[in-house]
Amino acid sequence: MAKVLNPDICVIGGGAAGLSVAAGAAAFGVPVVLVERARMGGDCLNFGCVPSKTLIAASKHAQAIRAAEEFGITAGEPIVDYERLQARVHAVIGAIAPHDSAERFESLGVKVIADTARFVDDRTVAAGDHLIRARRFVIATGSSPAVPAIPGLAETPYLTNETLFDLKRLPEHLVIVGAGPVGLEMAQAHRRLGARVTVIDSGKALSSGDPELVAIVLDAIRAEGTVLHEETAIQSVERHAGGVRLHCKNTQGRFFLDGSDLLLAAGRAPNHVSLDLDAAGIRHDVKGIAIGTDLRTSNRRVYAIGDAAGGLQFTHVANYHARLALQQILFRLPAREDRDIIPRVTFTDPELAEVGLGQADAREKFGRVDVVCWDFSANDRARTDGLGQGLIKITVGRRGRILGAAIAGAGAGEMINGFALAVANRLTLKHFRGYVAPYPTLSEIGKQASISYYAPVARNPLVRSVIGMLRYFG
Ligand SMILES: Cc1cc2nc3c(=O)[nH]c(=O)nc-3n(C[C@H](O)[C@H](O)[C@H](O)COP(=O)(O)OP(=O)(O)OC[C@H]3O[C@@H](n4cnc5c(N)ncnc54)[C@H](O)[C@@H]3O)c2cc1C
Ligand SMILES: NC(=O)c1ccc[n+]([C@@H]2O[C@H](COP(=O)([O-])OP(=O)(O)OC[C@H]3O[C@@H](n4cnc5c(N)ncnc54)[C@H](O)[C@@H]3O)[C@@H](O)[C@H]2O)c1
Repeated sequence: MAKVLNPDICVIGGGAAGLSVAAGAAAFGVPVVLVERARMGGDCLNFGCVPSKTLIAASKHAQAIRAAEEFGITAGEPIVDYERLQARVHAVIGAIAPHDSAERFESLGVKVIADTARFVDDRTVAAGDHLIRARRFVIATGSSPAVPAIPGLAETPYLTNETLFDLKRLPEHLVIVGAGPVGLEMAQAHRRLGARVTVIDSGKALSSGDPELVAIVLDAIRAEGTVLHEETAIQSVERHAGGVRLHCKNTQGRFFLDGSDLLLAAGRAPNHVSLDLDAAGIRHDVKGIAIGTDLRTSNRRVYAIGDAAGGLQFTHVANYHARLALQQILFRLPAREDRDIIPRVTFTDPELAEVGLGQADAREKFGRVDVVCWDFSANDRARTDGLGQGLIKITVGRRGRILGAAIAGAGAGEMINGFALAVANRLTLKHFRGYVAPYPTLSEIGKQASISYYAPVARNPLVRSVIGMLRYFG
């Protein structure tokens, strides 16, 4: 006989999105049930942000040893112990895991069920031997690595982000399908750790980014030895000599590529097949669940958030969605997703960070806009630290309003915070010009760009004559 539970909220999925909803609801003393079929913490903790950023951190150490020569320090080629490095990746995951664990959530007052959830009708979910009849449901089931329809792939061994961090040896030649954030972050990290790396993309690398800034990132990645084939179709894949062979085609003709290991980084597919959405009257198709800007599905009791919502796929988006859902569920206040305020960062070196509107989108929406640029080479901290190439571009609307910013360069992911705050709060370049930035920091780049926007004022004859007149007063 099934156990029937009647919480206010049933959350499906214990990743960043689901955990944020459950913790938020529990903090207000609202009864909440969380169903998670695999590992608490979801992708970000177990197979995404945390392991990838830990691996990137290790690869930066290796690169710093090589780059030490420039600073007058001779160190030689680093020796990488890949097994120890992966052990550290898992130790970092292990150190964060208690924060996301079932035990911690139970202690917060959340009922956690370790099973697969599926809808049985428009207001009931079944999970193991439980039936959950909640007033509201939140689908936070995340996404999985997309597997492209490449002939031969099903018979060829491949890695995804779910298996990459279990490798015990550094790939000799890692071939990566997809030059998005996952593909390029992992390409650069493995190259720096000593692997040969080739990346193939059917389109352009980091295609949603500003092309001028993307070029800065790609030049740096290529200069370190990663081979990148853009606009190249993979016609088939096969096992070959203990590794893989890819048959490719681009404008230069056909060629094949041999690698020791193949990594798929070709985008994400939302996880909603196991949910039996039809039973709950929730509209969906292969691309995902249909939702409005309020994150509600066609069944008004049910929200879809995080990667499962099918929009921008970041952990901070999962947390933002959780807040929007809770605002509606707990306080009955309207909430709308605003994608313009969401920062997007790719943690390559140099990093690529963007928020708000680029020039073309801003022109379409607001008519006349200005773009203010500032090069990293004009920043003292970039010079002292030998931080190479970088550029900031700020999209500016009427009266200096900051509509968006894009940065390629060291520390871009940290620097974009100030611009995310500016875009979300409709701040202007005057705010950036007016605050005092500590010297020498990379963040001064944003301030320097803002000052340059107002520089023509100094040449304005009217302003000059006012200054001249004021001289007469002593
Ligand atoms: C390699 C990689 C690196 C990344 N790096 C970053 C980064 O640096 N910064 C960033 O912001 N984002 C990053 N991301 C994206 C980020 O990981 C995701 O956007 C985020 O994890 C989404 O959280 P979520 O809660 O929506 O989904 P998930 O974390 O996928 O959680 C969904 C959970 O639902 C469970 N589930 C699914 N179906 C059911 C069911 N029927 N019943 C019960 N449980 C179910 C799953 O087991 C899973 O645990 C990265 C992604 C990858 C792949
Ligand atoms: N730093 C971060 O915050 C971070 C890091 C990693 C991932 N993520 C998130 O995870 C999501 C997934 O990232 P991703 O890089 O896997 O996906 P993506 O969709 O951004 O990029 C996938 C790339 O694969 C290419 N591709 C698809 N099919 C192909 C094929 N058959 N052959 C060759 N190329 C093919 C596409 O053209 C595209 O360039 C992103 O939306 C991103 O937001 C974020």
